[in-house]
Amino acid sequence: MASSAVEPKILTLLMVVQDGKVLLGYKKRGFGEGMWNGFGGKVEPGETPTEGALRELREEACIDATDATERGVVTFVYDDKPRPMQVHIFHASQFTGVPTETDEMRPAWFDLEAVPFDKMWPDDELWYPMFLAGKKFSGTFWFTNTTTIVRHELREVESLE
Ligand SMILES: Nc1nc2c([nH]c(=O)n2[C@H]2C[C@H](O)[C@@H](COP(=O)(O)OP(=O)(O)OP(=O)(O)O)O2)c(=O)[nH]1
Repeated sequence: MASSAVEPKILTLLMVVQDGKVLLGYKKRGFGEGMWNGFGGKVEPGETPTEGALRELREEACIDATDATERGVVTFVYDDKPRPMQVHIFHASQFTGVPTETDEMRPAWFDLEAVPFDKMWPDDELWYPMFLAGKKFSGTFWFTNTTTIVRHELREVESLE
C-alpha cells in the first residue's frame, strides 16, 4: 500500500494565550518528552477534535477552556514511523480553573516575545507566527529521525473545512 493511503492518527494541540503570554507545558513523559508544548493528545473514538482538545487540556493542565477555536491542521510525516500524525491546533484565551502540574505536564506562562523555540518541536517556530497573528493555516512537515524537518509546506487558509 502506498504510504499516502495510510490513515493518519488524529491528535490535538491547544495553546491558551492570555495577556501577552502563552501557557505551555513541559512534557514529562512520552512523545516529545523534555520539550515545551501546548496541551493535547490522541482523539478518542467517538470524540470530535474539539472535544478531544478540551479533554486533554483538562487531563494535562487541570483547566477548562471556554472559548477554544480551531486555527490549524498540520500533518507530520516521519520516515521512522508507520503512520503520519494529523494534529488539530486550537487557540483559547479564556479558561476556568488553575493551571496545575500533572503526571504528564508542568505548566508555565511564557511572554509571547520569549517563546522557548529552542526547547520545542522544530516546526513550531514556523507556524506560531500565523497562529499568534490569528490566522488559520494548514501544512505538512516531513521528518527524518523523528525530530529533523527535511521539507515542509505551510499556507494560510480561509477555512479549515
Ligand atoms: N507543537 C507540536 N506538537 C506536536 C508535534 N508533534 C506532535 O505529536 N505534537 C503534539 C500532538 C499532541 O498534543 C502531543 C502528542 O500526544 P501524546 O503522544 O502525548 O498523546 P496522548 O496524551 O494521547 O498520549 P498517551 O497518553 O497515550 O501517552 O504532541 C510537533 O511537531 N509540534
